[in-house]
Amino acid sequence: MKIDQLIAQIREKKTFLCVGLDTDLDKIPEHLLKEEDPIFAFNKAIIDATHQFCVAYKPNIAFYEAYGLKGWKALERTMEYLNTEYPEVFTIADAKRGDIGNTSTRYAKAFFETLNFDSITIAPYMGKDSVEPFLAFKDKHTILLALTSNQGAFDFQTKQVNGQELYKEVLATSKSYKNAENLMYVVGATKASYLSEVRQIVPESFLLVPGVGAQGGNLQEVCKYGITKDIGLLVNSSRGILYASQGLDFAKMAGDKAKSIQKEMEIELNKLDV
Ligand SMILES: O=C(O)c1cc(=O)[nH]c(=O)n1[C@@H]1O[C@H](COP(=O)(O)O)[C@@H](O)[C@H]1O
Repeated sequence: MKIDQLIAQIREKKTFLCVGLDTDLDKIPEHLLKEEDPIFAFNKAIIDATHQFCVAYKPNIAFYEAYGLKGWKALERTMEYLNTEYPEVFTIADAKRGDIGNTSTRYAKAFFETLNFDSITIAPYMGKDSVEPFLAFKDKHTILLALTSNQGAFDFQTKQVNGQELYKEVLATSKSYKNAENLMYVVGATKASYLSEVRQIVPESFLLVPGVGAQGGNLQEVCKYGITKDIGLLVNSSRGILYASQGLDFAKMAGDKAKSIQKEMEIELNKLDV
């Protein structure tokens, strides 16, 4: 998907919500467990109930790999369903990959071609030749971890390197990579106050911002420091939406939760005069 299509969708639906499909068999409603493919049954119901309030879905691959072949099949079915029923939505493989070039190319094929995701999350630690194989795919997007939402982000990401914090070095250096226009970055919602400094280095790039909801990040703070004239934000919530109810009404409750976030986002978008 081209960035312009993502921006148009945000303006039309008045939302920049990404629903994280972190589907956990220990947390989904019990009645779904008798389905032949409970993970897909849950995802399908969640997607049908939330699609009008969001512009992106982000299956976290760990939740599928954890169940082996069964989990991978459910991921494939989820992607087929999204690409067939809701082709306008942006899809993110939250896989946090990155390896020597030869291997990165295989990861890129797996997620961009075989599963047909629009984007993938990548760890920048192995540097340029581990990231560029992902950037080579046209109209596909590589979302580099910059400043993550967890406490461990302070172990390395904020340490000084070349006179600036490592996450800033990641942002600045990656701009010189081949096909850098296909880059986006992860900045955690729990680190919202850092976003103004992030914007000094990458003023226009799209940022994937996880950590609202269960991790306590604040949407208004994220917008205050991170929003651009073309929005430039995809704000993710996973557990806060998926597990709003564990009863028969789980999909409706997830839809209501997504709708209430969409309403808050609409207020922020109106401030932009889009
Ligand atoms: O890359 C990510 O999406 C990610 C980066 C980060 O810094 N923090 C973070 O929580 N995530 C992911 O975002 C999702 C957050 O889930 P909830 O806390 O349940 O909303 C999980 O899939 C995490 O793996």
